[in-house]
Amino acid sequence: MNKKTVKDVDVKGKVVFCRVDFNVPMQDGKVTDDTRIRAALPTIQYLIENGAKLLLASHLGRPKGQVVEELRLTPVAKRLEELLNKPVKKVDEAYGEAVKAEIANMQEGDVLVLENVRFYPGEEKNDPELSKAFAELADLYVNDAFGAAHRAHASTAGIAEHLPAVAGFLMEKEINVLGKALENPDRPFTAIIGGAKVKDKIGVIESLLDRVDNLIIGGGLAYTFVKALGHEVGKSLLEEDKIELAKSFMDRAKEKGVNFYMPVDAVVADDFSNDANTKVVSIDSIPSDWEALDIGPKTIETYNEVIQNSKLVVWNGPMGVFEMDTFANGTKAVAESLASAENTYTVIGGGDSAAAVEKFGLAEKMDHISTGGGASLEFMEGKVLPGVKALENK
Ligand SMILES: Nc1ncnc2c1ncn2[C@@H]1O[C@H](COP(=O)(O)OP(=O)(O)OP(=O)(O)O)[C@@H](O)[C@H]1O
Ligand SMILES: O=C(O)[C@H](O)COP(=O)(O)O
Repeated sequence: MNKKTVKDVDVKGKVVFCRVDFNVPMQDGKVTDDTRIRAALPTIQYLIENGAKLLLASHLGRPKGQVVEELRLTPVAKRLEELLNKPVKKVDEAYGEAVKAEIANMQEGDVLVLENVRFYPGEEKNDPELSKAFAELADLYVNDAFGAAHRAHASTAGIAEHLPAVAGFLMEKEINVLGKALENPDRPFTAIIGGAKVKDKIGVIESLLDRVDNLIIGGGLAYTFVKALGHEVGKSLLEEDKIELAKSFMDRAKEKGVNFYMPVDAVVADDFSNDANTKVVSIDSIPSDWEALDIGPKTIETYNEVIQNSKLVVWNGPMGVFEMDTFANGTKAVAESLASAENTYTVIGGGDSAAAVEKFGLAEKMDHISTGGGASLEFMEGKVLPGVKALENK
């Protein structure tokens, strides 16, 4: 990564405005998955140990510029306090006099969690006034919020215009791992793309076609490709307006010598329900009033072989409706295959695939699970992320 990090600057005695992505799932006022908080700990601990006065800023949910009581960062600060095993203060504002008064009382190594930055309308508009108000609090800006780096907001981009701006360790690691996959991958390099819609994955498929040796397609989006091959897909997910595009992707794969894998069989159901009647059918025999909700056993076998023979695999999007146990087999099999592949570096591209890997208890076995859903997807599309662009070059 060609960006400066916290190691390139002196942080001792400095007030540091550190943007993190603490957008974590919560239920009844408690954090239910602290992965993103734990992922930011190396940067937080480094700043504490090196004598910074640390302000932590994050968004939580999508409050749309208003105060939403359930989206305060108070429970997150509490969880952080437990993880750090040291007192963490929380203020109910993200800038202004009340925050400045708290900062005036801070000692080196103290941590202050600011309020949800999306309570202010200026955040998502990247309002220069709000950026300045954030910057006024601090001497240095650190961005460790890879998960929000695809957003050009006041606390992820604008603020960097007013302060020295460097990356945290999580940001550095994400960019290094995903960047290596794009620029200098170990081969054979395989990408597995699943999820619901072709529409959401056009950019990433286009970018990957130039880079991978094997492209594996699964999930709901696969059935638009199945249709493009001339097969009927029954009630499966289908984007009529993307059939031609799917065809062109398959043609381009052939031209570029990319091995293109799609399901050869599927688990079909007579209802979108865990209790539906199901059967396994060959991909050219999906009954007209059934829908394909998972990949079938022959497909799993092939995908497993490709994974085992790869040096690098990047995975984004589930193979089926994994939230329902009846249709979780394909996604679970891919996760297990990745977990057991010994000479394969495995990268999970955030979002639902990361949730699936967690659900199956296989997270520890993966080499890198990105903390960014949308961010990792945009990064793999080859886009420059505004939150990264805003940081100082080395
Ligand atoms: N065959 C299928 N039919 C219908 N829905 C499917 C099928 N396969 C997967 N899905 C659904 O796709 C959804 C995930 O796709 P989506 O594109 O939203 O997420 P993703 O690719 O993991 O990206 P992110 O979570 O980062 O936005 C899951 O909810 C899953 O149930
Ligand atoms: O959960 C995420 O992907 C990030 O925190 C970004 O959230 P957003 O999609 O609401 O900007």
